[in-house]
Amino acid sequence: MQDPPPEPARIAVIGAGAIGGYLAALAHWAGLDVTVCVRSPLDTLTVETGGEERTAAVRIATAPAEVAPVDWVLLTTKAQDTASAEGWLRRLCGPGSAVVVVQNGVGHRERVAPYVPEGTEILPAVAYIAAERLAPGRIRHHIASELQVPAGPLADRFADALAGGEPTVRPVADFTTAAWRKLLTNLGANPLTALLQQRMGIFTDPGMAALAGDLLREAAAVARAEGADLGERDIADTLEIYRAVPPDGGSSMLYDRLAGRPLEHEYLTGAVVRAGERHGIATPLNGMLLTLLRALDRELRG
Ligand SMILES: NC(=O)C1=CN([C@@H]2O[C@H](COP(=O)(O)OP(=O)(O)OC[C@H]3O[C@@H](n4cnc5c(N)ncnc54)[C@H](OP(=O)(O)O)[C@@H]3O)[C@@H](O)[C@H]2O)C=CC1
Ligand SMILES: CC(C)(CO)C(=O)C(=O)O
Repeated sequence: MQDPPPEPARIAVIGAGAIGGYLAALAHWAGLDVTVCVRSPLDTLTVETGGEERTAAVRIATAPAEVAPVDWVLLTTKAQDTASAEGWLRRLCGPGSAVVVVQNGVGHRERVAPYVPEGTEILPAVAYIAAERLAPGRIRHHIASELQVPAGPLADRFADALAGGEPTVRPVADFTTAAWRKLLTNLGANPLTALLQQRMGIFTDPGMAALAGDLLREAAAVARAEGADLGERDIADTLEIYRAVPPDGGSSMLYDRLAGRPLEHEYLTGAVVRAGERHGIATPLNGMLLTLLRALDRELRG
């Protein structure tokens, strides 16, 4: 007699926004047992990718009491909403559960550890994915589909669980460098698009690209002091990424501004300015943007 087929991995995605909605849909299409845990009600999840629109019939949970432990929890809220996800995290994590923190910025483990049961494995992840929430449950995927995670057995298990399809899970030996390198992509794009309320096409202006380069050069000096191995090559590569995002693509911070939601600036530009202060490295350009973003955020919070 043949063995019964293995049960699909159970995965819960906290936050059905641009990244969570996209990843939940991909996991569902790859055959995993997917629950999305939402703060605002949602009827369906539809993802537009590669010119094709598909609906993913995922299970939707609206309160922690509705869920039980799963194999994988993907935390895809904005970094400032991490604490608010504690109720979900404590219900979803049992023995053998692992939490994958898919957020921009650095310090993923430290940010999430206070809110999960002791001993829960945490896998930080940075996403090379450009996605936009058009409306609740409606996601447009613009370009790219890769998660970078620290190499090790947990990374391998996660890659296996996602069944080798999209997103690509890339284990990296030096995650400190990977996280700061990804942060570079946010330090020009997110503040400038949000403050200007314009899309990524702004970086075709040589002056704007030069300003972004100067912002990133300041940040790379801070990143090196934090142990990341970043240099001029990474700045050039980041500016190349800006040009590769379709001009009608934006940034997660721009989408927040357009929707009147609070901004993630303290975990992006703010993280650079604070680390610069710790190391005695001046960050005047990032500091100026931080002041502007704080003023904007205050207005958005009403
Ligand atoms: N968008 C992009 O292209 C990229 C984003 N990132 C990063 O990924 C992370 C997620 O960003 P993104 O998907 O754009 O953000 P979104 O704002 O689109 O999605 C975040 C979702 O989290 C939900 N949420 C917040 N708190 C809770 C909670 N306590 N319980 C349940 N759901 C909650 C929000 O709910 P509500 O609907 O109520 O707002 C929202 O749906 C960020 O760190 C971002 O910087 C990384 C790469 C690219
Ligand atoms: C790199 C970029 C700008 C891609 O969407 C991003 O990470 C974000 O929107 O936060």
